[in-house]
Amino acid sequence: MDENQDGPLPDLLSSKQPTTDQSWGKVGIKFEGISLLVRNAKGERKEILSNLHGLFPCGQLSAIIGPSGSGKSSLLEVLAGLQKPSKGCVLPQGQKRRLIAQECVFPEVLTAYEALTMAAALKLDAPVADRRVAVRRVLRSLNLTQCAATQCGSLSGGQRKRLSIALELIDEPPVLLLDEPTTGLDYVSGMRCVRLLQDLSRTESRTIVCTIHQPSALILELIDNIYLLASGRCLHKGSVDSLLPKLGSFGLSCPKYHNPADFALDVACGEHGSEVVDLLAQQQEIVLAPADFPCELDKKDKGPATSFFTQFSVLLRRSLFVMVQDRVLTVTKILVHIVIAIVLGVTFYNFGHDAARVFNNGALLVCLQIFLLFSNLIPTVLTFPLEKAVFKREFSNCWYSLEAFYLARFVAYLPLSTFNSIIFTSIVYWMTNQPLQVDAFFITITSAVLTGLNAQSMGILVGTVTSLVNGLFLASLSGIPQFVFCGYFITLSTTHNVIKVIAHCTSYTLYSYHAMVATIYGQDRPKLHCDDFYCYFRSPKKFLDFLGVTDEGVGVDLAIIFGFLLAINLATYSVMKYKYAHLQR
Ligand SMILES: Nc1ncnc2c1ncn2[C@@H]1O[C@H](COP(=O)(O)OP(=O)(O)OP(=O)(O)O)[C@@H](O)[C@H]1O
Repeated sequence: MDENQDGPLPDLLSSKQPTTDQSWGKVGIKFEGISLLVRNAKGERKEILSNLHGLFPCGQLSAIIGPSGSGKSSLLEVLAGLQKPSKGCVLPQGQKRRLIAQECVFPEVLTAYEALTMAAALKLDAPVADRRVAVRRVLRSLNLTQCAATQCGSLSGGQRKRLSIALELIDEPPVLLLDEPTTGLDYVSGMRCVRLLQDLSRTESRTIVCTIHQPSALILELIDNIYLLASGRCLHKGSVDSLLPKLGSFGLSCPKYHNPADFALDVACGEHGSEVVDLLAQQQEIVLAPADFPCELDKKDKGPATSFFTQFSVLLRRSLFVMVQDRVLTVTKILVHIVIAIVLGVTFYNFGHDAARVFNNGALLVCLQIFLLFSNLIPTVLTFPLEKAVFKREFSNCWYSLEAFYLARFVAYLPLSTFNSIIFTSIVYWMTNQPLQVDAFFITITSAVLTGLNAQSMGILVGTVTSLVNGLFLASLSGIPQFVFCGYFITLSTTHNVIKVIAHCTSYTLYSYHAMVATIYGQDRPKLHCDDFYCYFRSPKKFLDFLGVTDEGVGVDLAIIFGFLLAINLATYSVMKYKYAHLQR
């Protein structure tokens, strides 16, 4: 496409290095007539970007500047394809554009080298040797070689910024969009970061666009083009050198020794009058006739570069690796299961075969359910927000599909949860002297494992729909029906039908508890040992009758708990699919 022949945009950014047809074809980003409408909390429509046009040439560093709330991040998100503009389009379509958000989130226990190696495996459909070369190249070009062996959680602010750029550079996207790359950095680190961006744009003819809140005079010298925004309208676009002459032509002269960027921001804030802001904005607005406006909304880029299987296996390896590296959390989880099992074992020692302790033994099985519920639910609610933040960054930049992430996450956490449930239940089972029959033991363990997996899945659902604080509250609430309706406190056969329906539809512990009680006290178990003069529940069948449980439907109970597991995971996957649809490209 020849930009010079493109009539509707006479005021394209002038460039220090002229943009050739060839380079525009390769990279460069152009947008026409971009408007963005949002609805506020009251449902009122508000235009936050208004009829914006521009072009950021390749091989140059461009900055979007403007006062807080002027629409810089929103424009960047539109350019990245994460927000669909209400009007207008971004060209060329289907182009790989990567957005680096302000916040740098990584799996904290991975080293910079490991994070890059995993990124390379996910993003490059290439042999291992080539991927290693790519990793070394970005480590060198972003000056990260010294800290390659440092865990992400221990990197400095500047190193984290550079790592987040390196992670996106590994598959060499032609356009890199950065939201406030200097925020949180000291003056020198901020300068280094912008100089690095300038180098990257120069050496590999890449289009680099960043938002910068308040560039210092020295940072401004490193920038080629400025796009000045005020309340969603463009006041100036062009080379940095053209900024002051442009403002001067409107009678606005920058005081001597004043940073031009600060002066431009003063103007954009309306410090020199709102009329001049309107005049500047009107001059930038180009009214396009429909015939001049043939482009469709930006098409999605091609999606992840690697196959589903590669994405799944790399993500699985990464999750398992993170789990192994995060020894404190993993070992603590295992130890907590063992310690609590021993405490329960000591407290309910030998109750399993004692006819006088049948009620207490029933309560033990409730404790078992509730412990497995919360030991799986709460850690997931606490740890999932970081996983979610990493997922959002990587998913929005087309590293992998939601399906690959979801499946890998589920499979990765399966062994630890299963192991913990088995070890916990086995200790309790043995110490409390439950029947030594293979099928009773096997069914109790299976129910326990399924309860744990259901709780963990519920934790992801809660973590997906809400924040950490609300999630903890919601997770505790979600535990209430599991506790109340587990079948020990209320005999459901004698309750109102509505309660019955609610209990059966919400409580997987009801089925898990049923399966455990039925297998422990059913199957024609002989009379229990009784030390007292009289034990009402000497015959185990009596206890089952009392609870309204039969020992015939154990298989159905297990199948229903499994059904719950599928349903919760399907619901979580659907919520994620809907919630993150706008991030998918
Ligand atoms: N979903 C939304 N609903 C309502 N208003 C919104 C929504 N998203 C953004 N806005 C508003 O749009 C304006 C532009 O927001 P944006 O985050 O793009 O500004 P910004 O220039 O990046 O600000 P800052 O420099 O402070 O980060 C702000 O006034 C913001 O409140």
